Amino acid sequence: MSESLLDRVPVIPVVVIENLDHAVPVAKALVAGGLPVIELTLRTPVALDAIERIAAEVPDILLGAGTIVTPGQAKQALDAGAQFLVSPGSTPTLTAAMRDTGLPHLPGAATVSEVLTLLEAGYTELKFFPAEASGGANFLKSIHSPVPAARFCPTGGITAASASSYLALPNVGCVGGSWITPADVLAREDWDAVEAAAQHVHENT
Ligand SMILES: O=C(O)C(=O)C[C@H](O)[C@H](O)COP(=O)(O)O
Repeated sequence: MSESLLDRVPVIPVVVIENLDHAVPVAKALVAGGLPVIELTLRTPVALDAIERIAAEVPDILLGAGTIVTPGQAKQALDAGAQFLVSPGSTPTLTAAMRDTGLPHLPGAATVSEVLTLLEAGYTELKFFPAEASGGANFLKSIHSPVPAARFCPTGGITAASASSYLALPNVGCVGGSWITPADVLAREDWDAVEAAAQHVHENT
């Protein structure tokens, strides 16, 4: 995949799957809504199996694994079929493990020093997490002049209403968020609502 991860879609849906049977319907609803990308978080026991199922049954979706917090998870996500990786923060061993997979990946940063450390390691595309709690759009606006080389996918606390203020910034390529697939919507298996939320993003960003 040569194209930048930040420039494919304006919003990356961040999805927490509790019930393995929800994985494929959620992925299909996102594709049907015109948002063919998913970041499946490795936060639940079924997450790797969910990635495997989506890889096998929804080939049209760009399939990522999120919440990569240990080096071993990078390889596990690769083996399950993930096509990109996202971590909420970064350590040298974590970024090395993600790089070893050969997959595109977004390492997380929340401070200027973390951003500079990742730039030194060769990264120019980063996740900014937790975005709202770490200063939000104002933080990104403030660091653009001193550190113009870094571009971001802010994630954490972003909503349908606040996404546009991030997307208007020159150093933001896309945002991530779970608002398209909230826990209550998944729990009641309302795939039409997921499709409608994806379509809303597709048509309004
Ligand atoms: O699990 C990860 O990989 C994370 O780094 C955190 C998630 O990206 C955010 O928790 C999503 O943020 P919300 O849209 O506020 O739910």
